[in-house]
Amino acid sequence: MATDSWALAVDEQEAAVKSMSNLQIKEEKVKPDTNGVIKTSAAAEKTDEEEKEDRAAQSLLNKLIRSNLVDNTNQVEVLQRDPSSPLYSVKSFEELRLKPQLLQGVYAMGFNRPSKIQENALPMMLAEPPQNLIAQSQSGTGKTAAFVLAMLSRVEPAERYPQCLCLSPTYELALQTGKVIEQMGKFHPELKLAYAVRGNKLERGQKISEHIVIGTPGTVLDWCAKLKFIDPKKIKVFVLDEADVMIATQGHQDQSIRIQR
Ligand SMILES: Nc1ncnc2c1ncn2[C@@H]1O[C@H](COP(=O)(O)OP(=O)(O)OP(=O)(O)O)[C@@H](O)[C@H]1O
Repeated sequence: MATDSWALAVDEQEAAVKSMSNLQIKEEKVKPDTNGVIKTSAAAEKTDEEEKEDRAAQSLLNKLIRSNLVDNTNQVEVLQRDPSSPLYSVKSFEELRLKPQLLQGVYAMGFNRPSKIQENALPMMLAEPPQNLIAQSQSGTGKTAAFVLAMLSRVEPAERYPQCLCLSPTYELALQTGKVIEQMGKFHPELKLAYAVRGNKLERGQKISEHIVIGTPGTVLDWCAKLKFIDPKKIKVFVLDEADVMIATQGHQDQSIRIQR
């Protein structure tokens, strides 16, 4: 089944990541630092964790730079016409048969055509019956926009419960992705978004009527398992953003897999 193969793929990736991180720790153990002190394995693990935090922070920084400092659609248009650019595209958004409100949202964001990853991934993400997909491409090539579009396309507005769930490695990245959902869905005002992040405290027993939930693994797990705000069986689209960072971060890895299952 599709779900089983996704879980199997995650298990295989985990095994690969585990063996890689073991190798790194061993290497760190015998390396003295500048003061001649040999690091213990605990100290080496901490460095490893810090590295992962750095990658999440780097991703956030890239997004902030792109959204706040770079605002030039002409540049993107030129890149999309350059066959060597990762944003190069020959297809149009019309060919993807998006809902008119979403097409309007996409154009309002200044997107004229899908990027390469969007051109390849969106038909799979929008396919019937739904398929599982693991996508990897360099930073800034339009992955976030692609999965946001897929979530917005799958939502049934009349059904007032969470239908799409997106896990982000950090609070800040969850808010950034939420901003993209809000922008792209702005012509679909009946679509609602909830943030499952620290500080967003809801009453026990309360039901969530928002269609899309975006959050960090710990809070999402609480909302699903402990507080039962979300019924995971009703989730149509599950997104694991920055999956490499998530799988490499021990706590997030366990929580993400528990949520997915
Ligand atoms: N089809 C498109 N046309 C024009 N601009 C686009 C398109 N898709 C995405 N963008 C813009 O390109 C930038 C990068 O997109 P996005 O954040 O989706 O990339 P990403 O691959 O998720 O990046 P990261 O790996 O850092 O998370 C954003 O500013 C986004 O608005």
